[in-house]
Amino acid sequence: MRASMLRSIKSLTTSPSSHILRRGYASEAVPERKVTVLGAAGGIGQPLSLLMKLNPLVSNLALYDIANTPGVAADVSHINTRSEVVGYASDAELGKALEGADVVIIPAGVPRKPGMTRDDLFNINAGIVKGLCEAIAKHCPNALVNMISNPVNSTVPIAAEVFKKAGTYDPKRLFGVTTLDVVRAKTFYAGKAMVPVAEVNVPVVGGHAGITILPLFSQATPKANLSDEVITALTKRTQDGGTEVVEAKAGKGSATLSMAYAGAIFADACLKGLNGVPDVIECSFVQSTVTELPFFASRVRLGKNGVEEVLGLGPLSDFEKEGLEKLKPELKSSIEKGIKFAIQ
Ligand SMILES: NC(=O)c1ccc[n+]([C@@H]2O[C@H](COP(=O)([O-])OP(=O)(O)OC[C@H]3O[C@@H](n4cnc5c(N)ncnc54)[C@H](O)[C@@H]3O)[C@@H](O)[C@H]2O)c1
Ligand SMILES: O=C(O)C[C@H](O)C(=O)O
Repeated sequence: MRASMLRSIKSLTTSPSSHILRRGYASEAVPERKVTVLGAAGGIGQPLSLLMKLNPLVSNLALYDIANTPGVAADVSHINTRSEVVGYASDAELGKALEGADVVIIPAGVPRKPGMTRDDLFNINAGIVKGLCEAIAKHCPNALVNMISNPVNSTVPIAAEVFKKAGTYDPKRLFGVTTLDVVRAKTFYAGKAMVPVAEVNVPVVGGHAGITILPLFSQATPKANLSDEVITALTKRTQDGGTEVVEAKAGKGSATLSMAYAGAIFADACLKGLNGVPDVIECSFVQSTVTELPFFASRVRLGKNGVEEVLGLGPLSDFEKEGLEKLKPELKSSIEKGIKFAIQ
């Protein structure tokens, strides 16, 4: 979580007059915002719900899952921060969970086990995401949708097709969450460049699977003089970051805690954009004309309507240019697979 967010949370929760601050904060400075988490009782959903409960920009937190929601909602609801928490536990309650949502975060679906690719999750997760997006189109068509469920390279195109079919599609409001790739790239780069990790910025573009994840270390700041070998190794580690966690968890799932952190960063950026904070920029997998592919992750400026501007790639090294051309066939085929599934 960023320092400013932590500072706000600290002042809301530890000051002796925190109730006064909280009331003033809610009514004077910050608009009401409802955030809904779909899959809230899962490995990502639980810590993500915790982090959203700690976010002072949230006034209403709706936690939906098909299993174990009441316990998670009761637990999170006892935390003395601004938002009201309500749990929704069954299909029949999904509409209520979504009604009035400004931001919907979707970590619902199965995670990988060792030996699997993200695409191996398609058969189960495509159907889950389709159903949830149909409900979003019906109950909160104007919400910003943060898609975490894998394979993101396909689930985002699925969501777009569902929204098109319902007549609610607005490309400015649909985001594939690729923030974890950026979080990893920053951490790994700081370790090699010997710079303070909090100061590091690295754009990560393309998609969210294997070689489609393309970190642009040539644009990393603070600048460092890293050899080609180190850049190649850093790129590979970022691309394989998810697999590194899947293997370490040895059958017990994939990244949950670092993903919850990344999801909270991205949702916070969406809320700031909605609230009119200027110059909010994050990488995300969105509808794009940056390349010939219809969806592509790059830096995006967030605003009151979601995507305000999809930023270009900037100057690439020869190594990155090569990586960009290599990723296109795989990314194209994952996008097409999602579209085909949704329109059948
Ligand atoms: N975008 C990323 O960077 C990223 C990072 C990590 C994981 N993921 C993906 O996130 C997804 C979730 O991972 P996890 O570790 O939290 O899995 P998990 O199995 O721990 O949790 C998934 C939750 O989704 C719920 N669920 C299933 N179907 C549902 C439905 N129809 N409606 C509501 N909830 C439903 C389950 O009950 C469960 O609680 C996986 O697809 C994983 O691959 C993405
Ligand atoms: O690797 C996975 O399957 C989960 C996620 O996409 C990740 O990058 O950690």
